[in-house]
Amino acid sequence: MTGSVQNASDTSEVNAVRPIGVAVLGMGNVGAEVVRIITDNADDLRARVGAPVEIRGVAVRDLSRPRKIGQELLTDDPASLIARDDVDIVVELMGGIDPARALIRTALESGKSVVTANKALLAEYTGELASAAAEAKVDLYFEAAVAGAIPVIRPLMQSLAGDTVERVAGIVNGTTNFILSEMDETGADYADTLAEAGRLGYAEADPTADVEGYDAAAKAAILASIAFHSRVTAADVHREGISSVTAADLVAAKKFDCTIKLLSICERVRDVDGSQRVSARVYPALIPLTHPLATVNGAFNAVVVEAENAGRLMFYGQGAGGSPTASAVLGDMVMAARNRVHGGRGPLESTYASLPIAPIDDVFTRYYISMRVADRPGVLAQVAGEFTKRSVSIAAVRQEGAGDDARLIVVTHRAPDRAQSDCVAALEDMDAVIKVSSVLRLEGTDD
Ligand SMILES: NC(=O)c1ccc[n+]([C@@H]2O[C@H](COP(=O)([O-])OP(=O)(O)OC[C@H]3O[C@@H](n4cnc5c(N)ncnc54)[C@H](O)[C@@H]3O)[C@@H](O)[C@H]2O)c1
Ligand SMILES: N[C@@H](CCO)C(=O)O
Ligand code: NA
Repeated sequence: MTGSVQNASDTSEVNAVRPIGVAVLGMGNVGAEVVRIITDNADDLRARVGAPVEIRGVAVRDLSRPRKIGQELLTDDPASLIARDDVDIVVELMGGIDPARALIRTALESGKSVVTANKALLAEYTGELASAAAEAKVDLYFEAAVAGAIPVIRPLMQSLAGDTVERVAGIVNGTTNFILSEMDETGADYADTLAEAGRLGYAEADPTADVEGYDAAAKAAILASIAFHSRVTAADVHREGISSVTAADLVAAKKFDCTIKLLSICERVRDVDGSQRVSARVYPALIPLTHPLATVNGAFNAVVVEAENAGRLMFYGQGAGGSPTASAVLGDMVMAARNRVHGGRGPLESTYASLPIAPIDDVFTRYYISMRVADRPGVLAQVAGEFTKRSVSIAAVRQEGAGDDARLIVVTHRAPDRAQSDCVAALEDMDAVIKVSSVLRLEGTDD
């Protein structure tokens, strides 16, 4: 036989190889698809791995529910399943911190490789889990945890391992992108669009993690850790959700040739003294309609990576959903299985740079501020004065309406976020400003 991948029908050699045993924990949206693909694609997987891939068991909560897998493979005892000698790879798809954390640790410590899509867990405990994997010389893979099917973890960890990543910015939450796209397209308000997202199955029963930016922040922590070889956890990520974005904000954004997206931004901050820090932040921001992320609509995700030598790279596709996420899980599972058959290991966690976190106050941002003001001479000068005092330069001012409905919209140039938020606080205290109705950042511009 020539070549490293055998023909699926040429099984004489691989039959002699010990099968790779897989335990799947959780059979929900993603787990059910993973089980389906392993079952349907058994011949191809065997040829690609170099050994048969066999499901040893699937841990579920409710044994009585009908499932598309033999009842004999189901168990409600995940700990006993992963302890089996014939399990080589544990695929964790139950989500949440407990008991997933302990089960994954135990699996790694007993020499099993682990594949997980659990971003909430990884954003807190990658350090602990990666150490356990390194100690036991096994693999810990998690491509599905960020942007579902879209390859972003592996490109950052492997393809760009020789480059210097400056920035990773993207739309990594499908639910919120669907909501903002719908609001933009239909003019509907936030509450109605959220309800629609629930009806279509995008938003969860409790949509807090999505709409308040926790999910996007967990993904930002994972991306920033890898991109900047530093440990970044969810608590290090500045987070603002989309629940205060209004239909009027989207209409106003259009007047500036912009749209609004919930962005996860991971940036290498280069300070004037030559030192470096990491900024990881999530917030809804205006971006120009000409920016590549502006065209990412519906439940789609996209990630733009900027690296010193590679330049700008963009990754786009389905960031959520059972089969797209299962595709990424399967990719990881095949890698882990190949390593068990042929030897070798995936890359270890790399945190050698240990860059400190730059608080949001220090990060240079641009602001878009919309306010209702008294319609009388001198107000514009007074408002502008608050920006001048704090060395924040104004890029554009637009006045709309008149009388009781007089509104000012100010867009600033780049300045430390603290100076920008101090300007907003000062505007809120001004007699001439009736109400600061909207404050958003502006991203994706060069100035
Ligand atoms: N659905 C997506 O689009 C998507 C995308 C990327 C990552 N993820 C991640 O993948 C994981 C799974 O997501 P999902 O959408 O399939 O969730 P889900 O809620 O549909 O499935 C989880 C399943 O695990 C089961 N489970 C939970 N605790 C268990 C336990 N102790 N023992 C046995 N079974 C248990 C639940 O009963 C449920 O059926 C999560 O970590 C999620 O964040 C999901
Ligand atoms: N709730 C997440 C699932 C994918 O991680 C989303 O809407 O993107
Ligand atoms: Na991915």
